[in-house]
Amino acid sequence: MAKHWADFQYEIYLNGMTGTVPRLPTDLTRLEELTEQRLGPGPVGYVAGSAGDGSTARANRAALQGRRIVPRMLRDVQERDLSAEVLGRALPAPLALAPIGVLSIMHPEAETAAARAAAAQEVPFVLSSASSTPIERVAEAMGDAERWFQLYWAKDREVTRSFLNRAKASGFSVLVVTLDTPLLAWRPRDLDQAYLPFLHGVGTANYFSDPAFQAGLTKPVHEDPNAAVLHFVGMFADPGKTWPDLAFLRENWDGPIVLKGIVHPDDARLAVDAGMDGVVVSNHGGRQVAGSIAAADALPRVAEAVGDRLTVLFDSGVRTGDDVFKALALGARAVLLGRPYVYGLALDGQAGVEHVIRCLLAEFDLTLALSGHATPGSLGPADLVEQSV
Ligand SMILES: Cc1cc2nc3c(=O)[nH]c(=O)nc-3n(C[C@H](O)[C@H](O)[C@H](O)COP(=O)(O)O)c2cc1C
Ligand SMILES: CCCCCCC(=O)C(=O)O
Repeated sequence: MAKHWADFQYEIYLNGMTGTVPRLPTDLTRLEELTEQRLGPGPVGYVAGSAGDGSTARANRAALQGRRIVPRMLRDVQERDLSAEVLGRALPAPLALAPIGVLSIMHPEAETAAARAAAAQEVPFVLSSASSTPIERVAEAMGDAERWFQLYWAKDREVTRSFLNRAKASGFSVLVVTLDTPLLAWRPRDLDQAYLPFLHGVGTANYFSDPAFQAGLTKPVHEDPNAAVLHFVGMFADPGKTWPDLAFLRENWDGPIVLKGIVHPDDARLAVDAGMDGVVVSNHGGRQVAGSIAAADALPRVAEAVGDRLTVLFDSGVRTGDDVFKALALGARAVLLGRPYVYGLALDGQAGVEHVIRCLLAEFDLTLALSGHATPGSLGPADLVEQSV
């Protein structure tokens, strides 16, 4: 299975014989700066920005960088296999693309391009409720490739039920329920520019195309778009929800359900009690709680609390192959990649997203091999030490 990524390593090195350089950098941490130069301040601020003074996003990176790999030698890493079983699915690598809303502000082909890239690289695509492309069109673009649906759990039950039915009918197999965004956080880069695409009906495609949503409007969306936007704002999320409400989702979704935004071990235990299948240890890339615990610091505590009872996924701060290695060693089964793929999309559409996935996994494969591992399954806490950066 690792052959795919090893082929890419050869290809990219052998390009040196003809002096062909890649269209985008292979150090994915450089993509944010390039995107800043390419796109307007509104969209870039929205994607790169975080809550408060940005300290949570910085802490996410510091927590990963502060853990250092301790490589082992002479362990036969000639044949490697990156595949992982995640939530009953056999994945070629322990990676999925995180749900990211409103991708049309980054590229005109938006979610369709990102979803095609994920399908081409055999990585699950997690479609956001707040996408700029409706569920059905994204599904059409993906053939029978693995796709998961991220739910923003609306106040209106019928809208939620309708989203779940549409996602099921369109072949989305895993439900990712984001719990850390019952309200939008204090995000100074957006506030200072008065930039929020949803207020202009961008990123609302699933809502505006939904029969249950439309039933709550007095006029069709095209006749009174501002009323539709205000209806969306009023029902997008529900800060009044509590743990017993999860029963409604369990009743209305047959496949695995994963709770995204879990950083406390007790919340992970509550997820077990509620009959959930997994959690994503995530602080939303530092976009919600300013001053929050770094996601990588939360990960080992959550993993230890749930053991084998839940599948633990991870996001927030993953930028490099060694970050993937570290997240798995800290207890994650797989990672979700966020901002880097969005920058790839902004810079080169579908090809840019594919470049990002290939670089990340090629680098992960090399990190694994050079550290003495042939499979992700053999990683554990003993492969890391903590060291301040
Ligand atoms: C521009 C942007 C939009 C996002 N939209 C969503 C969303 O619609 N649903 C969701 O669950 N998470 C959303 N997230 C959070 C990501 O799923 C993920 O948790 C985060 O990007 C991880 O942090 P990182 O990108 O710094 O690695 C968004 C993140 C960004 C940067
Ligand atoms: C009012 C709609 C907010 C959508 C939030 C999308 C997201 O998760 C993020 O920006 O982060």
